[in-house]
Amino acid sequence: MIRKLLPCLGTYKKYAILTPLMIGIEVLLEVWIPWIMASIVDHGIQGNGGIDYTVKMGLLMIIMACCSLFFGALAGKFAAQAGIGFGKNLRTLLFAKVQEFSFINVDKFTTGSLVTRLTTDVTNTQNAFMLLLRLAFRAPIMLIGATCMAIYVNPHLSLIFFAAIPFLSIALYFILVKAHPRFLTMLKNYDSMNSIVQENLINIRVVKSFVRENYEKQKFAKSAEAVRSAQFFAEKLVILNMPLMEICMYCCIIAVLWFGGSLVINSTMEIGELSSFISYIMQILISLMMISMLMIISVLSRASLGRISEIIDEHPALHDNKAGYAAPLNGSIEFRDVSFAYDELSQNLVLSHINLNIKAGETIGIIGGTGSGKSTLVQLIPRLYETSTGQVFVDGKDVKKYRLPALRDTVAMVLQKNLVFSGTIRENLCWGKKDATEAEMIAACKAAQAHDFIMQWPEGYDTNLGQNGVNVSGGQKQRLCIARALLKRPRIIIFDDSTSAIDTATENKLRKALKEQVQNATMIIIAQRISSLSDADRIIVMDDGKIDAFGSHQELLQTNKIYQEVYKSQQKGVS
Ligand SMILES: Nc1ncnc2c1ncn2[C@@H]1O[C@H](COP(=O)(O)OP(=O)(O)OP(=O)(O)O)[C@@H](O)[C@H]1O
Repeated sequence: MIRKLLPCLGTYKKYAILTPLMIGIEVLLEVWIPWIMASIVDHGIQGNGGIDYTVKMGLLMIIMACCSLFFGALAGKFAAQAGIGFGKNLRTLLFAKVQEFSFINVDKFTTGSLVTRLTTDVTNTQNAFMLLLRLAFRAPIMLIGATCMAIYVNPHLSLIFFAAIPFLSIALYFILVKAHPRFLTMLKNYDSMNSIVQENLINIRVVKSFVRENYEKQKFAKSAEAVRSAQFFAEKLVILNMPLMEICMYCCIIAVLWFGGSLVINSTMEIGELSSFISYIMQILISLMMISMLMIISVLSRASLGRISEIIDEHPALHDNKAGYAAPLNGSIEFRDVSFAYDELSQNLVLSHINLNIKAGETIGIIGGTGSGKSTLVQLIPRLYETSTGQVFVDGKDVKKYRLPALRDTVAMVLQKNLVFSGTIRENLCWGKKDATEAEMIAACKAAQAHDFIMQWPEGYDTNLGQNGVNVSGGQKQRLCIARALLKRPRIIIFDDSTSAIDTATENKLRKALKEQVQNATMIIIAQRISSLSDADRIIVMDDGKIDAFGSHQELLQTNKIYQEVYKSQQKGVS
């Protein structure tokens, strides 16, 4: 895992190398200071070193303390640079990986969980890395240095803290083993909370119109409480670490004072030696404390690391055939015995045994009840999902054999949910085709019946749409999305119920203009209204994941029961 993440250091590697170097110097100086202190007391004050010796050693001690401070500050700065840079690179890597995911991968993780992994989990890992850089080197260097010095000062007295180590190790092991699953639960609760926030913010208009603010508040409070209790459950174990360490430290100091004091009384140990020994004991115990803290942080970051590694290890459900064919040129489509299930394991077929032939340049309508599989069917053409069995062909070639970006550039889809991004209209339109000229953009907007309403705004194409296009109506958003798709000049264009918010008169104009704009392109229109399909050469009637009939409007009116019923019910509405 660590090996997988190391490349994320990138250009910040030098800081990660410099940090332990600086810490090494800082700690060596720190360990040296008590020894100088002891020599001041024993030789300068009590011995015959006199004032000269005391001043000389005192100055040396001050210089060493200043140098130690300087190297410590440098180490902190380098650790922060390495940690923050690592966090940025890790986040970028994960974001890039998520961009490769297919819908199936995103559905598997859920959007809320992906947000937590890219934010909270990366922050946990970044903080842990920063601390690791500092403590992972500081603690062992200090432990070894202080232990050596303590043994050098008095080997018998140093046995005291060796007695404390087994006790500390057992206590720490217990805390760590128990805390890990608790932190995992806490992070899962974070996922749910983030999903609630995200869903609420996206659907804030629905919440307000249904006056469900209180319900949403309660839902969030429940989720926040779940995070709190899971976090408390995990932290209450971890907080035991500090008192345990402190009890140990003070017991050791008392024992050292007790035994060391009697050694001083018996004149087998100098006072300066005893005071430096106490400093070393403190340093040893502080470094043990740092090690225990490091382990606790590693438990929390292990949970986050595991979740990050799941993203890195996830194989995109769709593979791009990089050596595949370039974009299709004609736009004929064939479905050969295609079946599809969203969940491969459940075998719950959403489409079953679909056989279909669409000629290049044809306009095809699709009609059918809700949940009959219309959207699923068309999403298989640009390979947004992979067929479970059977094959989809475009221009006579299996869609899997095309290069994915080439295929998707040729097949434009206007989705049922019309999404625009924050930014200007121009930015949104050119989002699918960066090099679009002004003339192309205006032509696409005219065809999509969007040009007139855009020009009514003072800033025209430079009008800011706000986040998720809050400044435009549903019908306007649909027309902008149609214009965005047209601008790509696709060979196949799919409208997934994307004119539902447009009035009939505008829709008629749109249909006429579309014919001219897309010319020879194959057009697939999913619609609920038969009137929206009046220009279709042939119409597919879908029922429960199967094609019930496929023919012209007239043929279906004469032969297909479902179509006749839909037609009659819609005619009644008109009359
Ligand atoms: N991402 C998904 N994961 C699991 N099941 C899904 C997913 N999307 C759709 N389904 C299921 O697949 C079935 C067909 O859905 P689909 O969206 O293709 O129908 P549709 O005919 O386009 O419906 P509508 O007219 O309401 O848009 C439905 O039963 C739906 O619950």
